[in-house]
Amino acid sequence: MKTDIPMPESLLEAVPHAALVLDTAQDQVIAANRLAMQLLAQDSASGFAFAPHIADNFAGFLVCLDELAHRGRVWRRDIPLQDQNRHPLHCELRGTQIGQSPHLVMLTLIDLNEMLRHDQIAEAGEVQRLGLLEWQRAQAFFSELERQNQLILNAAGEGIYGVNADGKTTFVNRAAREMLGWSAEDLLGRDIHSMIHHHHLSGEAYPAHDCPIYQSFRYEQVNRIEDEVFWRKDGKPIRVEYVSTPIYDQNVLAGAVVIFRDITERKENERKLRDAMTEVQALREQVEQENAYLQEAIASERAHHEIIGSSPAIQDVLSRIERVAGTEATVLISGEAGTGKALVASAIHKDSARRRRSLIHFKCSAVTSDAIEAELFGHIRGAFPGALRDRPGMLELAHNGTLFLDDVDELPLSLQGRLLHALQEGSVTRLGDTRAREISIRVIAASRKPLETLVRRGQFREELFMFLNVFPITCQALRERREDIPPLAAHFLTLACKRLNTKMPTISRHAMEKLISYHWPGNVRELQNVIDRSSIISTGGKLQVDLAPPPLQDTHDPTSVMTDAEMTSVMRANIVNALRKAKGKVAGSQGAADMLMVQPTTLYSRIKKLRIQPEDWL
Ligand SMILES: Nc1ncnc2c1ncn2[C@@H]1O[C@H](COP(=O)(O)OP(=O)(O)OP(=O)(O)O)[C@@H](O)[C@H]1O
Repeated sequence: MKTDIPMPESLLEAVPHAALVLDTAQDQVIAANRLAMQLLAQDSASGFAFAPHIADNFAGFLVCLDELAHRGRVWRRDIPLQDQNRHPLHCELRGTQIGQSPHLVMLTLIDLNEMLRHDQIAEAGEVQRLGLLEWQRAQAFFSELERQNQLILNAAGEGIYGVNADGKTTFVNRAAREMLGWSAEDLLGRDIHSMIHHHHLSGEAYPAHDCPIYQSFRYEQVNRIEDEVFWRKDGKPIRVEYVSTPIYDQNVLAGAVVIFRDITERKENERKLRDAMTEVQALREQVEQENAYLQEAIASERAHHEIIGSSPAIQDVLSRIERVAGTEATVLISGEAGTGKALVASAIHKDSARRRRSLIHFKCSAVTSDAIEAELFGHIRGAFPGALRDRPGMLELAHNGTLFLDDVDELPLSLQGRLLHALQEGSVTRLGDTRAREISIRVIAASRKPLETLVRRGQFREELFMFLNVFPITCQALRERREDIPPLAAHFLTLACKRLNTKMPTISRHAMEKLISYHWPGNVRELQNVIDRSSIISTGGKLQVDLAPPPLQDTHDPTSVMTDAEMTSVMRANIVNALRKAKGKVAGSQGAADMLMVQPTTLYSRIKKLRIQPEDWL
């Protein structure tokens, strides 16, 4: 049937999609463009039925035609189509009423698969276009970054450079150029790793994929490196520490900025310091060894001063030392001056677990009562006028060792409480300080006066006495253990001759008797002095005993109190002098009794009591 086509075929061809004109009453395609023929796999451009191309939902197609008749236009995607060979087509069906006839419609079949392909291509194109833009933007970003921060970048003391995501240098600041010796032209646009970071200091190659700077933008992490090298243009390495930070331009990774510092000098100083420390350590070890050696020497010197004597009193002292040394018990040694209290204290320390640390000998009588507190507790700078620097006290010095509180009876009453508190608490606070320092101290105290008596008189705090008197040891006066005099005399004579480098004289029986019968108010110390003096004056291979006490010093304190033994000694020396002047005559005119203005009988009994022999005044 010849139908009047309201649309020239050329127009149909111009439609960019598959298009055909359909007589819906006859189900006849009146005309189809080439794209429609291809899509539907039809050989001819007209005269074929359209219904076979509707794969399913024919009812839907009829509804669609109905809508078209009413509205003049329609589009649907829910009508599955197929080609001549029954291959399914995925199309959008668009219908347009043509002319006045209600049966003539133009159908446009838009291949949705092809549309999808177009979309993908379009998207890929967009991606590519955007990528190019991103790259351009990164470049612009770096330039902008550099331009905007030019002043800061060039003023910075640290070297700063930027790399883009390809590892190419985008800017280098002045400090970086100066440190590296490379110019901006040398570096810009070049692979910076291969120029300044190619090798480790050891000479080993540094592959770019290991480079923390590249990793910082590959893994988008900030990398801080403390010690690596950058290579200067002149081939010299500089040791650097650097931070490499990924940077973003509107959330897109643009590259990294590296801030580095030349630490060559610091490393050199560190090396020098390390060398110095090693040297100090070596010196310290040497000093320690020397100290150990000296300690050894002192110990062996002390060994010469070992406790001599075999009297029951000395045996008792020795056994008590042995029992108490290994404990931490506080020891109170009492005895007259020169009886060996310090020697006993030293022996206890030497045999104790604390022997490797110091025995601090603090003689309370040797320090004025004003100074004693600072001496014991130490002070901080400015604690009192004259306290120019911080100073530890004896308590601190004795930490982990032993504190020998000699002449503890001389400790001012006002200080006794504070000392006791520090010892009991095991902590000391320096004068003027608020910080308490822990101390671990073993205390050995010595007293010439019986502390019980002082406690009774209220001159010594009972609590301190109780604290000290855990393990008492008494050093007996020499006159009460005369059997110790010969071995002591021989011992001191050996020491004196060794010291004087002289031949040892013999001690005659007569000389020894003289020594034994003497009263020894100064005890062993006096015996030692007598032997020292005698060994100097002795001639002819025999010891000439000189018992004369050294003259009293002018500086002797007139207010000091003499012990009974000292009084006896002075009296004895006085009688010896009188006998010497009277050439041994006791009674009668010019006799010693006359000189002393006492009865001869009184003098005879004193001579006997004091065991004064003719040898003493001859
Ligand atoms: N048994 C002894 N064996 C060897 N030397 C002794 C003995 N006793 C005392 N000495 C020596 O006598 C001297 C005086 O002794 P030490 O200083 O120990 O007495 P002290 O009782 O502490 O005296 P002071 O109360 O005056 O301080 C020291 O040189 C000491 O070595």
